[in-house]
Amino acid sequence: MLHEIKSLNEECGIFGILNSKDASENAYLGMHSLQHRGQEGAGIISFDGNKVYSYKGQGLLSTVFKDKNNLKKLIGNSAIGHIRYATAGSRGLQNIQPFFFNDPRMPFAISHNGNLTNAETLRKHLAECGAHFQADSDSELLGLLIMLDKHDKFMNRLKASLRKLRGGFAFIIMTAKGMIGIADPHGLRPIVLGQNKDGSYILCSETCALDQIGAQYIRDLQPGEMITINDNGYTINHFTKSQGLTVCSLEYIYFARADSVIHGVSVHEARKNMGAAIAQEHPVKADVVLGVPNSSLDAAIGYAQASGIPFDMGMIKNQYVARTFIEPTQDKRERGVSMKLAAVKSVVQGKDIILVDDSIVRGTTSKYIVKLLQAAGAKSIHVRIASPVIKYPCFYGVDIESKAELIGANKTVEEIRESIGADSLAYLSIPGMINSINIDSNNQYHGLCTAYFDGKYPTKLYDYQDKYDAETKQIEQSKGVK
Ligand SMILES: O=P(O)(O)OC[C@H]1O[C@H](OP(=O)(O)OP(=O)(O)O)[C@H](O)[C@@H]1O
Ligand SMILES: NC(=O)CC[C@H](N)C(=O)O
Ligand SMILES: [Mg+2]
Repeated sequence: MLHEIKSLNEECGIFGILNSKDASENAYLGMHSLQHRGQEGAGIISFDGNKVYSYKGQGLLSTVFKDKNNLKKLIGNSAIGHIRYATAGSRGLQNIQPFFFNDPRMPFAISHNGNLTNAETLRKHLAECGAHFQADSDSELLGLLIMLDKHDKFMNRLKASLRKLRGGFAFIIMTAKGMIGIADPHGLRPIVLGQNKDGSYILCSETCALDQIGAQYIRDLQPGEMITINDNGYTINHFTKSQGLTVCSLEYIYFARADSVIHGVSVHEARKNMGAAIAQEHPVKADVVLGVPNSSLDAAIGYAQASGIPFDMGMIKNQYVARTFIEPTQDKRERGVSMKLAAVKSVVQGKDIILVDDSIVRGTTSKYIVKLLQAAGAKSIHVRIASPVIKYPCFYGVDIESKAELIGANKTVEEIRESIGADSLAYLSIPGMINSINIDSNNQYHGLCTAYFDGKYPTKLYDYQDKYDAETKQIEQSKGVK
């Protein structure tokens, strides 16, 4: 199987717009600014009050809609869209969203960001009930549950079905009556509501998509919420009780676009704060602070400002590297990174360097960059990671589902330092990260899912539990053997 060289994989962008005369055009623009959340496929479904129009394909949004006529054909005042990075099921066309369900009682379309932890169990149950699957991902399961539900009203069918789901999810659902935005009981995946000057309402993954089309932010969806929008405006309901906000911390660290604001916190400021916090926790004397373009530049600026050591552009990223799918050998991964990043010799030569990155997953990037900077004449390289050690997999929509691939789950910090060849290595502490993001929440999790770092999953793992336990046991045994 071919794998893509990125180490941290994004996790889908969703967008919906109601009562706009340029619905599909706005969906395209909004989705374009969510492209960083997934590059495997894209699709838009529109509705003109009478008929539904759909266009989907594999690859980037601009590739899928290369022929603009395909966008023009998506007529109507409402549209929903999806940008995919697979976490469940194959990458094939059948899994590209939105999904349409031709329920004679009320047809509807669905866009989903996240990952269901009980998908296998639900799929078995649905198969026994004779459901007709159109895909093999988890996202269609909600639609199939709604189709099988016997309640009279669509909203009751939806609520009853949502209560059967476990894991991380943000959904946008379009019906003939309007649009519905949904956040799981923990608010693991972000979703916001906004409004445009023409009165149209928008639901989307990140505020950068609202800014893109000139819409005003209204609110973030809170855990367990269901926002229903129709011609009379919007109403807020709950399909279940909130279990307390635990939005994904990696959204702030890496996934979201730096100009987005999630639950009142600017992603750029959070990243800068994390950089400043690690400068305080792990200071080191050096000549210059470098970031790894692009996602760690904010944190590197924060480090530089807090330490008083100047920031410089010691590396550049090739903007034209197409997403390369390569054989999953370490050697080829490293070559993949080498196509993306290059050193600026005049900044690096003869210098003691602080290299800030946002995260280490497998260690491929750090290892390559240390070599790159050494070859460019760096005197010493002190790696500072602006997040804690990633030791645990994610089951809520980020594509790291196994401890085996996480260097932090298998090695100590000193062993990682040795393997990447740095002069020193330090990570941000968990309290340092929580304080830097500083969500306004007083629950025990401080509003954040920090499971990657501390293994404190805010939900049961359901279908993933046995595999997780077996893997944990195996790693403990192999550490004991060492
Ligand atoms: O330890 P690793 O397995 O190499 O993974 C960690 C790297 O992956 C991410 O960057 P990525 O290359 O995915 O993309 P970016 O250009 O968006 O930072 C992240 O920002 C780290 O740099
Ligand atoms: N990254 C995501 O949110 C993916 C959504 C869904 N689980 C899929 O694989 O299509
Ligand atoms: Mg990176």
